[in-house]
Amino acid sequence: MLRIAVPNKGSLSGPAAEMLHEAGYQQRRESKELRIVDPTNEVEFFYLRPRDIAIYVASGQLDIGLTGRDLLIDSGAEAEEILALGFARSTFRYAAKPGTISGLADLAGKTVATSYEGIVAAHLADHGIDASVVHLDGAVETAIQLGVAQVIADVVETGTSLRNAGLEVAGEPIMKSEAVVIRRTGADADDPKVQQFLRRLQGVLVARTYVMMDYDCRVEQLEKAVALTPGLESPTVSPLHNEGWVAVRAMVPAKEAQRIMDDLYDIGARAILTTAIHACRL
Ligand SMILES: Nc1ncnc2c1ncn2[C@@H]1O[C@H](COP(=O)(O)OP(=O)(O)OP(=O)(O)O)[C@@H](O)[C@H]1O
Ligand SMILES: O=P(O)(O)OC[C@H]1O[C@H](OP(=O)(O)OP(=O)(O)O)[C@H](O)[C@@H]1O
Ligand SMILES: [Mg+2]
Repeated sequence: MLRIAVPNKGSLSGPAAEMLHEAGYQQRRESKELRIVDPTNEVEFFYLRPRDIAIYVASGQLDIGLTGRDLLIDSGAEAEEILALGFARSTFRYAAKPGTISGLADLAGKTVATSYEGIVAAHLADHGIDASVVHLDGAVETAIQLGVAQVIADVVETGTSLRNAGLEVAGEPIMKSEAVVIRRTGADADDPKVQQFLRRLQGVLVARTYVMMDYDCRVEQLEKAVALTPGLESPTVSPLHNEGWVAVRAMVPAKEAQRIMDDLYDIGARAILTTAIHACRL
C-alpha cells in the first residue's frame, strides 16, 4: 500500500484534497480525520502539518508527500521534488518599510523576522550578509510595527498582506514556490505504485490545462488548420460524408482556445467545438 502525506491545514490543504479527489482517490470526509485508507486504490493518506511533511517523507516512513517547495527547502530534510502541481503559487521575499532597504546589502546588521528560518539563513549566508534572524510562527508582517525586526521575509502572493502592513518588497525574490510532490532523496524512482500515482496527478494537470477541440474544414485548408491545432502528438483527421471536407480533433491549451477558434474560423473552419477533458493519461 502506497503511504502518502497530505497537508491537513492552510493554503495547501483544500487544493491538494481537490486534486487527489479529481485523480480518483478517496479523501477524508471531515477535517479532524488524521488518516484514511483507500482500499480500491491501495493507498493510505496521512493528514499532517504542511511543515512536517518533508520530515516524514525523508524518514522513509511515508513514500511520498504533497507540500510546498518553500516548505521542503526550509526543512532541510533529505527529500526531493518529483512533480510540480501548479497551485499555492507564491514568491518568497524580503520586505520592509518603504525606503529603508534598497538592496540585499542593506540587510547587514538588521534583524529579519520569518517563519522560514532555513531559507533565510541559507540565503543570507550564500550572499555573505551578516544579519540576525528571528523566528515567528506567522503574521510576520506585524513584526516591524511592533519593533521585533526591521525586515521580514515571507510568502507573497497578491501583496495584500504587505500593503495592509504598510510594507514593500525589498530586493529580488528569494524563490518561487508552488505545491509539489516529494519523495525521499534517492528513493526507487521506478516504483510502479509511485509511477501510477504520478501519472494520475499528471492526468489531472493536463485535464485542467487542455480542452478538446473539434471542427470541420475543407481539405485545402487542412495544413493551415493543423498548424493552429497541432495537438500533443498529431490531430485525428476523419473524412466527412460531404466530399472535400474533413473533421479534425486535437487537444489545445485551454487559455488559447478562444483565440484558436477565431483563427480557425478565419481560415474557413466551421462547427468548431471545445469540450472539457475530465481525466487523461498521456
Ligand atoms: N497566500 C498564499 N498564496 C499562495 N500560497 C500560499 C499563501 N500562503 C501560504 N502559501 C503557501 O502555502 C504553504 C504554507 O502552508 P501553511 O499551511 O504552512 O501556511 P498557510 O497556508 O499560511 O497556513 P497557516 O499559516 O494558516 O497555517 C507554502 O508553500 C506557501 O508558499
Ligand atoms: O500576498 P498575499 O496574497 O497577501 O498572501 C501572502 C500572505 O498569506 C500568508 O499568510 P496567512 O494568511 O497564511 O497568515 P500567516 O502569516 O499567519 O501564515 C503569508 O504568510 C502571507 O502573509
Ligand atoms: Mg500562513
